[in-house]
Amino acid sequence: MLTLRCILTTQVKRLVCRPVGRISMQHRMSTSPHPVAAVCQVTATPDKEANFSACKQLVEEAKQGGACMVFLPEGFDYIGSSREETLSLSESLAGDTISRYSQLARTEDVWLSLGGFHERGHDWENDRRIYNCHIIMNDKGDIVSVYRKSHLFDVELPGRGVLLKESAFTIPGPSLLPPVQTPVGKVGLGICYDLRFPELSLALQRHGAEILTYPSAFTVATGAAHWEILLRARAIETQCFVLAAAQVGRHHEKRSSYGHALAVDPWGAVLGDCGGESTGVTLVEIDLEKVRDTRRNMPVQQHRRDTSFYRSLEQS
Ligand SMILES: O=C(O)CNC(=O)[C@H](CS)NC(=O)CCC(=O)C(=O)O
Repeated sequence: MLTLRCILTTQVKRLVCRPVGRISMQHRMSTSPHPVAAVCQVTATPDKEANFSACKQLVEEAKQGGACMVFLPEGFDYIGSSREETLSLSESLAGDTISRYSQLARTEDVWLSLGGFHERGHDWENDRRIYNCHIIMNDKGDIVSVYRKSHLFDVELPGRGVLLKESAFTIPGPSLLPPVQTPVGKVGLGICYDLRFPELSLALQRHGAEILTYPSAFTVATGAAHWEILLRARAIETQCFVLAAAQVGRHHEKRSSYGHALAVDPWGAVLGDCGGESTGVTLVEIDLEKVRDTRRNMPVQQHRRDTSFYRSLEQS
């Protein structure tokens, strides 16, 4: 079931050595080895214990492959089979699930991106609502940032098997968060459906993001049509790396996910893809020189006009 992709150092090096813009071979060869990020793909079910074991195994394998930061997808804790189950399995950040991940981060000495944790909301006792939150944890097991998903997936696509109403159980997050300094670079936080809103990625880029992250559980229909295109577009527009851990396969009788956990470089090239079949992890070197070179060679952020320019149609 479990496959580990791109684990060989030579393979990682080969991926990194794809030509990016005008970076010369000579320049690339003179740089020192770069930190490695692990982008994971899992099939969560309503069984929290089994999900934790599967994720733990991926984190351990990623560490053995040289990763210093591991990215898990939305719903890494569980994917419920009904609204009621999704709500009743939720916990607070002080609960068992996050403590176990904190211990795992410490033991394995890695940073974690824990996307799409089902967190009980501030007024849980009264309203039984949760946040869909993305936690960044350091290698000491401390929580360094908690972003709460701001765009909720309320979508029905007749004939395509998609009917989800996230707002029926989730509170939209109140704000974006400043990108977080991690061992792989400055990480900007999004979650899944947030990927469709370029305003969010541009705001994170303007505030210093070098890497954008979209832990996801994309539906099969929307994934096949949009997933890779959107991720590559966000990478190209912002000239950031984009790391998107993903859910894959059948979670329960009513729900499946598209997979293809992806790592994209600032030129839009796909560095790693976990495929659409099975769980696993893709390891990629993060060479931040690629961010600097891409932005220097094509300074789109400097060419961007001020906000009032893009509003000029509103006044006419
Ligand atoms: O439900 C949970 O437990 C975890 N949350 C999710 O899976 C969320 C909300 S239903 N899924 C998406 O945002 C899919 C987006 C998507 O597929 C698209 O934008 O096309």
